[in-house]
Amino acid sequence: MGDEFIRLDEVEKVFDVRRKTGFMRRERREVRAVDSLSFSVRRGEMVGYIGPNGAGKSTTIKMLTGILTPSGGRVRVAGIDPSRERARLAQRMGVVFGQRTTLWWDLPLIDSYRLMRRMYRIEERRYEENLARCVELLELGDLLDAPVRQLSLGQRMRGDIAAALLHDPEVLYLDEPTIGLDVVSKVKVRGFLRDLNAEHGTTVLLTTHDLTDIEQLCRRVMVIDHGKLMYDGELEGLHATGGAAAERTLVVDLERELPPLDVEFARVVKVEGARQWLAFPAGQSAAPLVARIAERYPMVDLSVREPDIEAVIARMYARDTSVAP
Ligand SMILES: Nc1ncnc2c1ncn2[C@@H]1O[C@H](COP(=O)(O)OP(=O)(O)OP(=O)(O)O)[C@@H](O)[C@H]1O
Repeated sequence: MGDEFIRLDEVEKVFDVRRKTGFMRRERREVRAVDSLSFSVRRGEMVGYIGPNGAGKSTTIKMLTGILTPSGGRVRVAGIDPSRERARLAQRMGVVFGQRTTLWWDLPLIDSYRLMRRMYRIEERRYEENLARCVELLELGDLLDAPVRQLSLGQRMRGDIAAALLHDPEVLYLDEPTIGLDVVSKVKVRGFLRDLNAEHGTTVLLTTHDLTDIEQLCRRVMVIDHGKLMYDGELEGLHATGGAAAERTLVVDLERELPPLDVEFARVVKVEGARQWLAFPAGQSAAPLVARIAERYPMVDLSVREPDIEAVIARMYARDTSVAP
């Protein structure tokens, strides 16, 4: 399935952190954000890169883009050392940080794109073609003349993704591209990324806290925790490794406050007024459970919550290192 495009060998990143601990006193501490990290990604792959907060995901992406220099080990993207040849690599990669925008806040969206065209020296025809494709598929037509600060989060995110793609990058790094988006925007963004990968063979590394992003986009997932690679394989395998014990949650709204519900194969984990949260095994269908509750209790509404990545990983990690009961 194509050749190796990204390669990390025994990569480390250590931050020196100084903290004020009192008057004239400072403590010096090392934070090992990335620790002996090795993996490779083939051209055209779409890989999920997940892990709990502070696991080292953003640090990895910053090393891949050349923003940060590794403290040890070797990083190569398209055979290039990112921290040494950042400008050369910039032509071949696109980056989207969900929590930050690369667009000019006060300018109309289209002006940001024109500026990018000059920055990346994109040839006119290619720029026009790429812009037209992004405008159509990301539905940006009505937004081009609006200043970025007036856009909703979902609109801005679509604008940011387009900005990252105007120069036809071979690799796209996405750091939380669906964070804070409503369901409709998430669906649009995911659909666009899926097509981009399928039609253009763009290599994608996707960091997210939303397991659905991974489920719908990536066959392969890598899990990082405490800077180390904990898992590299198919998503199903991740569920089997850490998620077998994972639970889904049924959130039930009752007509009135009641004592914790007594239902087979589920246990109440939280009660708040007339709302109760019931945990049940992730591998089990929610339908019989819902039927049983509806039969016996005055239920007015319900929703099912998937185990989030944090929970799946926490369980996996607990299993690997578990000495607890
Ligand atoms: N510039 C920095 N200086 C000092 N410590 C840092 C710096 N950047 C990151 N860290 C630390 O390195 C560790 C990894 O951080 P990183 O941002 O890579 O995690 P993450 O997996 O992206 O987390 P999140 O999901 O919260 O974004 C954390 O302990 C963080 O506090």
